[in-house]
Amino acid sequence: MHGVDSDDAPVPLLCANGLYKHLHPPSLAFWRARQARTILRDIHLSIQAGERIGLAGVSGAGKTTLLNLLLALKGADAGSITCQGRAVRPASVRALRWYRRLVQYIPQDPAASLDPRMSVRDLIREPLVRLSVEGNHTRRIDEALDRVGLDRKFLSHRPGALSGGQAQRVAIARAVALRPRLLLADEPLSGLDLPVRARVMQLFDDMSRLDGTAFVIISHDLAVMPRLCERTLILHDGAIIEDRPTAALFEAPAHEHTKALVHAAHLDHDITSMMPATPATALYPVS
Ligand SMILES: Nc1ncnc2c1ncn2[C@@H]1O[C@H](COP(=O)(O)OP(=O)(O)OP(=O)(O)O)[C@@H](O)[C@H]1O
Repeated sequence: MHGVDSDDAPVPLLCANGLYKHLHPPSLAFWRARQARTILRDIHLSIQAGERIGLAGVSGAGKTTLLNLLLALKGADAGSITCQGRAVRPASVRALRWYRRLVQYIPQDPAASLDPRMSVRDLIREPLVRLSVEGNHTRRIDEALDRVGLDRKFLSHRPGALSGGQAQRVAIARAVALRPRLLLADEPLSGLDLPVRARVMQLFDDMSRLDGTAFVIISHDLAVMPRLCERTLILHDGAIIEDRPTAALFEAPAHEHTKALVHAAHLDHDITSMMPATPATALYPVS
């Protein structure tokens, strides 16, 4: 008789195993071993296709540091990251091309991240060229623009002629054009007005449900998690202190720091109305 063994478990899209990051004060080289400060400790994280994971924590908790490790912009002092079973660590642009095609980043301040001299068309085309993506770039650019709900007339515009919401959608379109499997989004809703927020949330829903794109959404504001993420991680002092379904975390936060975050977000009311109807992973099982 055969039970469910480890061979039947879904293969994660991305896996972080026991990550540590220390901060070494440069002026104290002699005392380095004693003085190093640990800013990430024993981080374990597994992300499945189509899954939307929230990463929250107070300022200084380590969110940006973890993001930098997941983007392979910085290396961990211990532990490992694998994507589809392949090791991920900082390397040359060329050596990381395969990873950059699979894992993309939506920056916190899209308007500032877009080169003001480039047109929207060139901004969306640039990663396709840099990462040597084959195929018809014009079609990909048009599709990406449609996906984020921007009219094609914007293709000739420069960032200075865009509103904050439009710039946010161009930043998302740059990532979407690569058809990534995982998007890391840093405070994707901050600074957006309500209609644009709703459109971005709908886009993320569609991408995870229809395309199987996974998301890690970073926000200091826990209030956005029930609508965006089926699972939420709380980072505190460099450690993940909770990693649970978002509904369960809001209904019964296990940790004092989570309770404080929930309380601060004024979310101890009925959150079930804000939960997505169907978890994306239910629609996107990974074989
Ligand atoms: N280059 C650096 N020099 C000194 N300290 C640093 C550096 N990078 C990170 N730190 C420290 O590491 C800790 C984690 O910082 P990190 O930026 O990852 O937190 P965060 O959760 O992203 O905060 P925020 O929400 O304010 O962006 C903080 O205490 C921060 O002061």
